[in-house]
Amino acid sequence: MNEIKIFSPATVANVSCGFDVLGFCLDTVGDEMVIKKTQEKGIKITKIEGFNLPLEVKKNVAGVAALAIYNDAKPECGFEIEIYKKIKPGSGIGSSSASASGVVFAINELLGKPYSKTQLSTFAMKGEAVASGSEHADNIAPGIFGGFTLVKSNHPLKILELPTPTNLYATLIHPQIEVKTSEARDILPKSIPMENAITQWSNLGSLVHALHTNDYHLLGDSLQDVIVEPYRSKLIPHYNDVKEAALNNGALGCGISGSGPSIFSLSESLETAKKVEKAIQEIYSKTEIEFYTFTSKINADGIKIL
Ligand SMILES: Nc1ncnc2c1ncn2[C@@H]1O[C@H](COP(=O)(O)OP(=O)(O)O)[C@@H](O)[C@H]1O
Ligand SMILES: N[C@@H](CCOP(=O)(O)O)C(=O)O
Repeated sequence: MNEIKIFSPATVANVSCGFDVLGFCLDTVGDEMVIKKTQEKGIKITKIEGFNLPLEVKKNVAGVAALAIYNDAKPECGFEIEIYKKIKPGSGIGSSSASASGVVFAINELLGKPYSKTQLSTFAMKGEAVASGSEHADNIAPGIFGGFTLVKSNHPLKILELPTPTNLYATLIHPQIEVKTSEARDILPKSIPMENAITQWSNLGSLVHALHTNDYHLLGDSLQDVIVEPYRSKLIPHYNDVKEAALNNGALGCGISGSGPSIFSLSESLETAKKVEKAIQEIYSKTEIEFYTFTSKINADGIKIL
């Protein structure tokens, strides 16, 4: 195989109480990428459609991730990358991660799959650092592994695959403003009150237990964030109104998707998810802010070959 086309899905990181460790994969929105083997060695980005992103390899998340796997594998070929971007950069649904994860997945396929999913994640994290200034795996892991994942440790990287809730629906609203992950990280406190830490890890543990016991109401009750949300919600217009509308219309829980500005909610039926989607749309419809919404099941498979 000398060429491959893939779908690299959007992802929701943090999931309220799991800053930098929890994440889940979506299936409705994602980027497409085409990776081709070349006789000429090295990495080239030959086409980017959708959003204005750098073609320069070392300035593009996909290019840096591709260089990471390429320099480790030292193949007798090179690779050309085409990115057909659907996930708006700075969206909070893993735009940078979709590029980084997708390209390492594709190169691994073209090399005959010599690397594990964990090894691929370490290469992709190098790309994430271009976007956010740090090598976090909470978007990358669900993209590469699929489903719900928890990053147990970064050094060495250890990713836990949590049970994937098959009958939950994620509804997202993306106000069309950009919140760069790097900026949304800079505003966070360097230390936190012990009381808040206890509440946060209590919710994280409860959420993991809820996934293992299919207790979706406990899962919803665990979607609380007393550490990051108080700072980042200020970057998202009408955040509290959207959250209230989602919960009042039957959502199990609601929170900031990744570093924002996207907001996610989880519902246990498509009917409820659509009711939530309608209610949160009405919040922004009363403003000048452009937005889009979508509902997605949790994608158990992650990146797909097209
Ligand atoms: N291939 C790429 N895909 C997405 N963003 C990229 C890419 N290459 C570089 N970037 C930069 O990374 C930032 C987007 O990453 P990030 O802020 O994490 O957005 P998101 O929250 O959607 O992941 C933007 O500044 C964008 O210019
Ligand atoms: N843990 C990261 C997650 C960033 O997610 P993204 O979808 O906004 O890239 C953070 O919160 O900084």
